[in-house]
Amino acid sequence: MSGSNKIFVAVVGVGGVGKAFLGQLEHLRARMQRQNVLLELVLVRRSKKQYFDNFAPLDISQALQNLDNSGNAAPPFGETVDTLAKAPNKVILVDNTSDQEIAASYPKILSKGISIVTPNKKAFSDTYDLWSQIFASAANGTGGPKCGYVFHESTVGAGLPVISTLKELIETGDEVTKIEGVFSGTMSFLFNSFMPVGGGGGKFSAEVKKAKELGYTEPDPRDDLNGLDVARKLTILARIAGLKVQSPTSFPVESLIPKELESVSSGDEFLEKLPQFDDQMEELKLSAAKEGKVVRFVGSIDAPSQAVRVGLEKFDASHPIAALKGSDNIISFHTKRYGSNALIIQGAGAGGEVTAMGVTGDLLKVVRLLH
Ligand SMILES: NC(=O)C1=CN([C@@H]2O[C@H](COP(=O)(O)OP(=O)(O)OC[C@H]3O[C@@H](n4cnc5c(N)ncnc54)[C@H](OP(=O)(O)O)[C@@H]3O)[C@@H](O)[C@H]2O)C=CC1
Ligand SMILES: N[C@@H](CC=O)C(=O)O
Repeated sequence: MSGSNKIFVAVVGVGGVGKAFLGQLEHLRARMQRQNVLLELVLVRRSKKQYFDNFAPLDISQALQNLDNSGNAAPPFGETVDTLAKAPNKVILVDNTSDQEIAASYPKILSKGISIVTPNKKAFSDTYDLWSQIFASAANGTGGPKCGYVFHESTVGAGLPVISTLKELIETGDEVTKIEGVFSGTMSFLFNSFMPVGGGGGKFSAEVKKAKELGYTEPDPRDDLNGLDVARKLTILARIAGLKVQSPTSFPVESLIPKELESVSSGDEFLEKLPQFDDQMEELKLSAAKEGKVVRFVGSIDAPSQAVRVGLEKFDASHPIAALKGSDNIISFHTKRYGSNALIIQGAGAGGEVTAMGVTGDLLKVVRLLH
């Protein structure tokens, strides 16, 4: 196979999503090889370690073992980017971290011709300026053909086709008037299991621990419970819809972090102390039950008024949002074309495999663009 058919893949972050991605990459690699495209994994990195052997291809099934047993102390991330920029083939960087610093370097990475696929929301929901710089440095933005491509489907709704659908609605001339729904797999799981329709349910703090064990939460679950994760997703969707949202803290976001726990120093300490506040959540459940309702954590973007909001709302038991199961997200696009029957996307909104599917799908998009 000629060198021009070879694409290098560098994977940063090998937690829940990163591990699942490596499994899917192995499958995709075999498929692409039959189409005469060779995807070579050349670098794996986690927070403290990196494995890279001067662009020698790594056996994907052994990559994690290599990283942990033979990896070196991770050099500064900028150094890794400079090394990747000297690759003899096109490089796709897969950022499976939630690292802010890595996210902030996307414009530099893209301008060096390296493509990025990522579920990391930080870059796309930080300042509007960073958002603009990213797309000004991307070949699928205004950066020109020497720049890398960037795709981030899994930053909203995990593997659900939320971002691609919104883009297609807009690019085909539809007018989006409102986007609303449940945007967090963690929040969905918590409320569906702590406050199910029909009564019952577990203790709130115990469900938070379960959501973390199931790989639904952010690395620090406080980033889910304070509403910021949902606020980041709405910031991304609002920007795609053409709203100039400055940051995920520039609109009302309801936090579920008890006041007394706002200043605890770590996610672990937070989880340890959370059971002391289960009674507050029980009260919320009881007050909704008295009205024959359940509470769910939702978000909405109203395009004409540019109003974005994130927080708790009560729903009748018969409402589709009340009837969600597990980590399901439900996202409704109200548009001129779809009229009074919104376009609705529903399904698992968190978890390693489903999130990695969005990342792998994005990788495939870049591979097709590069060829
Ligand atoms: N889990 C989910 O359902 C979803 C997750 N996402 C997003 O996917 C991303 C990954 O999530 P998830 O896999 O659950 O998180 P994990 O905490 O399981 O994994 C994070 C990985 O990133 C690595 N990492 C952290 N900082 C750095 C750094 N500076 N340099 C290199 N590696 C680093 C960690 O290293 P180490 O192994 O050393 O700790 C770990 O391997 C996040 O941005 C998240 O928001 C998006 C949609 C759904
Ligand atoms: N923590 C997030 C993961 C996906 O974005 C969630 O629970 O939705």
